Amino acid sequence: MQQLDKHFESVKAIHMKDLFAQDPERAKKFSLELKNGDDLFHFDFSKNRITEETLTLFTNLSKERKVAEGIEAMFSGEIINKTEKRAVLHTALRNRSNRPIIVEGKNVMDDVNGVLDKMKGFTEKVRSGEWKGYTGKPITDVINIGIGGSDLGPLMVAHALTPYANPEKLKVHYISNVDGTHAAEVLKLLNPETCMFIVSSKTFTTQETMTNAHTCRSWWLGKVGTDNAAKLPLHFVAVSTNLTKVAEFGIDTNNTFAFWDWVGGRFSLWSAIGLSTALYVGFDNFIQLLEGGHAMDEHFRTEKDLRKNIPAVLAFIDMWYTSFFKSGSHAVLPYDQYLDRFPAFLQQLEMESNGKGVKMNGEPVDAAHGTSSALFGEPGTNGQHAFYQLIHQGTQLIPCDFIFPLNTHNKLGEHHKLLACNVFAQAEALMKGKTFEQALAEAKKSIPGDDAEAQQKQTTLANHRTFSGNRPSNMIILSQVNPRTVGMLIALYEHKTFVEGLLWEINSFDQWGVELGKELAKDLYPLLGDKEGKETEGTFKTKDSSTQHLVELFRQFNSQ
Ligand SMILES: O=P(O)(O)OC[C@H]1O[C@H](O)[C@H](O)[C@@H](O)[C@@H]1O
Repeated sequence: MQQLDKHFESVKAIHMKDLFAQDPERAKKFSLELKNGDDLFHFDFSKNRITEETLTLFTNLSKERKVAEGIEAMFSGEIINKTEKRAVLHTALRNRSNRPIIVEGKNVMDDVNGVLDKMKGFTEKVRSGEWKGYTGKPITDVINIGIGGSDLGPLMVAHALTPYANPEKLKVHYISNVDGTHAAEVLKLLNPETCMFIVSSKTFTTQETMTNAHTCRSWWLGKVGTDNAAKLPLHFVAVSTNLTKVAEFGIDTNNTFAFWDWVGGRFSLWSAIGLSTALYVGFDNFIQLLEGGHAMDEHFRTEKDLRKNIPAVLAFIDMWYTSFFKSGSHAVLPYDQYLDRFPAFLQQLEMESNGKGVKMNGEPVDAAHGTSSALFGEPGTNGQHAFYQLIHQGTQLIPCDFIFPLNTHNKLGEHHKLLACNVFAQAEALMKGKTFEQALAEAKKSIPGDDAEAQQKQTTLANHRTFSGNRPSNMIILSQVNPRTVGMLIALYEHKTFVEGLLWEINSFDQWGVELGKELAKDLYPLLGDKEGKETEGTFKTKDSSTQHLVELFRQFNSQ
């Protein structure tokens, strides 16, 4: 870290414009490419405030932090999630080579392949119409009930792969929020004869998911009447690691799809948690998604020169800004409407994984360098007309990842060309900026005159219209948004997150930070009162005055 600190002092003032001027080969030197069949995955990281030395120092740090050993430990099923005593094996879910992976003496590939076969049979039955609802009609609407990793991943992939679906035949919906509005609005769209609910929860105890699952079950039972109650298994299936709880809920174990504790929630879209996606886009496309993830895994695991390892380089660059430039946030900006939920998915992946203040060994993290920054993003070009002002001229440094597919699924007039020129121009503008002199020349055109007053006005306007530039960005180019490239893209960010975790010496696979809020919500529930506005247990008087007041306000509006 000390060497990187020193290096930071020597490069922090260098302008990227000068780096490009000094080296005409810069783009070539700072680009990596991966080919997977016909698919191209191109990563241009030349518009970053880095030199060759930056990468060398990060590879040195990686040696010190045993990144190569960490990668091997993950792939081979070692218990690397030490606080939860679990292996981390989402890569086994997409291990298309079928190389044996032994955990506690057992090859997990047998279980993985067993569940994939079950998913295949099920998706084919539902999609072909062979699976019938309680009145004999085929399923037209699939509803995934889940939250966090049991929602964001499948939802994001379903959006991304819309061109591979046939929503006229089969639609997919997602209910996650405990806000009753979410369930109510989806239920309005459904016909009880033709809908299929998938209750997706690793633990099968998550408050939001269980509340939504019970609400949907009551809705369905209410619609079909008691005579048809026994037909519930035709309309409710489950995905979980907790098969006992699934059975308690009343879902047929034949219609339950298992996964395992070595799959972290935010890494679970590759497991049966992806069932809604597989139903929507078809099982073959789901397999292609796994193939894409596997291609990135192979690259990540086998490219031992970390300067050529795409997830490692992406991690180095992100850490460079977070830990050295102290940027508090970074943006992921997909220039493809189908990837509209990718930033939301990444928020959980990165912020839940690396938003930690304690190292693996229980000691506080190195305060001078910190850990994960906040992530946000919207699809381009919409973000340009909303928050890019701050990225271009704000006082904070916000590194950006642009994602752009060379081919579009929708060849409408000039749209794709316009999209391309916008994304390339944004990266160029952030890098180059506009000097005060350029801005002044423009200001002189719009404010004519050379007297003192005009000059003053010209200078003021020029100050407003100057762009410092030197604002970094990565450009991730895909040949097209398809199941394989989407698989590669997701796996890239998963591994980038893991490498950063290793460099920060934290456990990227637990999430204790979400627990306190859950505990306090449980405490507060009885204090919110019954119909008469009385506590059912305990007293809210022990709470701080703000919480007491909020409880009182709630009661005023919610008791009779
Ligand atoms: O799949 P579930 O057990 O229902 O968990 C759903 C989500 O809730 C938890 O609170 C975690 O923060 C997430 O990592 C998880 O994905």
